[in-house]
Amino acid sequence: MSVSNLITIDGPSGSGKGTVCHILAKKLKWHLLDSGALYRILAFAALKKQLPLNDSAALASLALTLDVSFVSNGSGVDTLLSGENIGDKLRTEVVGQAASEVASIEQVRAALLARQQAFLQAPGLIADGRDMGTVVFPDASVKIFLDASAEERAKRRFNQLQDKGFNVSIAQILSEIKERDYRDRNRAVAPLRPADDAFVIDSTSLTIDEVVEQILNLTALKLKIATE
Ligand SMILES: Nc1ncnc2c1ncn2[C@@H]1O[C@H](COP(=O)(O)OP(=O)(O)OP(=O)(O)O)[C@@H](O)[C@H]1O
Ligand SMILES: Nc1ccn([C@H]2C[C@H](O)[C@@H](COP(=O)(O)O)O2)c(=O)n1
Repeated sequence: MSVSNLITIDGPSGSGKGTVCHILAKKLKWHLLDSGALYRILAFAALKKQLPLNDSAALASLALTLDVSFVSNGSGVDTLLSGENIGDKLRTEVVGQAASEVASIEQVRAALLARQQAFLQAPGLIADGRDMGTVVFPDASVKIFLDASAEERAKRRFNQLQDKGFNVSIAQILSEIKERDYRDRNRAVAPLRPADDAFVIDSTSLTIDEVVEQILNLTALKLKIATE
C-alpha cells in the first residue's frame, strides 16, 4: 500500500503522543501502532522471567517469540501476552524504565522491526514512538516530532497519576522523566531525535485539540501536494 497514508509521531515521554495518536486514528479510521507498548511488553515479560536487562541475546530471542495480540474490546484495546490481558500492568514507572533499558539494545530493536512494520495496512496507519520517522517508517509522508518542556511533561504525568489515585511527588516524576529522556536521546542505536523532514510541534502551551488540529492541517496539505 502507499506510504502516503502514514503519519509518524515521535517524541519524548509525556509529550502527548499516545493521546494525540488515539484521537487521530479514531478520526481518520486508520490503524494505530503504539510501538512503546511493544517495548513495555518485552520489558514486562523479561522482568517476569527475571532475565537480566542487559542480556542482549536472551532479550532479542524473547522479542522474536513474544505471543502478543492487541484485541479491540469495544471501548478500547486489550493487550494480550500469551492470552493474558496485561494492559493495566504496562504503564508503571518500573516497566517504563525497563522498557527504555531494553530499547537501547540493537538486537532487540532489530527483532521488533518487522513486527512494527506489519502494522502498515490499508486504509492507513498512525505510528507512535521514538524512531517511527527515522528508522521504522523512513518513507512516511507526514512525520511529526511532538515535544514539550520536561517540567510541563512532569506536570501532565503528575495530574494523570493523581487522577488515578496515586500519591506521587512531582520532583520524583521530573527526575524520572529526565533520566528516561537522557537514555532515549543518547543511546547509540535509533536515538530519539526528529527526522530531518519532521515537522516539530512544541505542545508546552498548546491544548490537545490544538495539537490534533495542527497535525490534521499538515496532513491535508501534504497529501494534497502528494496527489497533485
Ligand atoms: N497538549 C496537552 N496539554 C495538556 N495535557 C496533555 C497534552 N497532551 C497530553 N496531555 C496529557 O498528558 C498525559 C501524558 O500524555 P500521553 O500519555 O499521551 O504522552 P506520551 O507522549 O504518549 O507518553 P509516553 O511516551 O510515556 O507513553 C496524559 O494525561 C494526557 O492527557
Ligand atoms: N519506538 C520506540 C518506542 C518506545 N521506545 C522505548 C523508549 C521508551 O522510554 C519506552 C517506553 O515507551 P512509551 O510507552 O513511554 O512511549 O520504550 C523506543 O525506544 N522506541
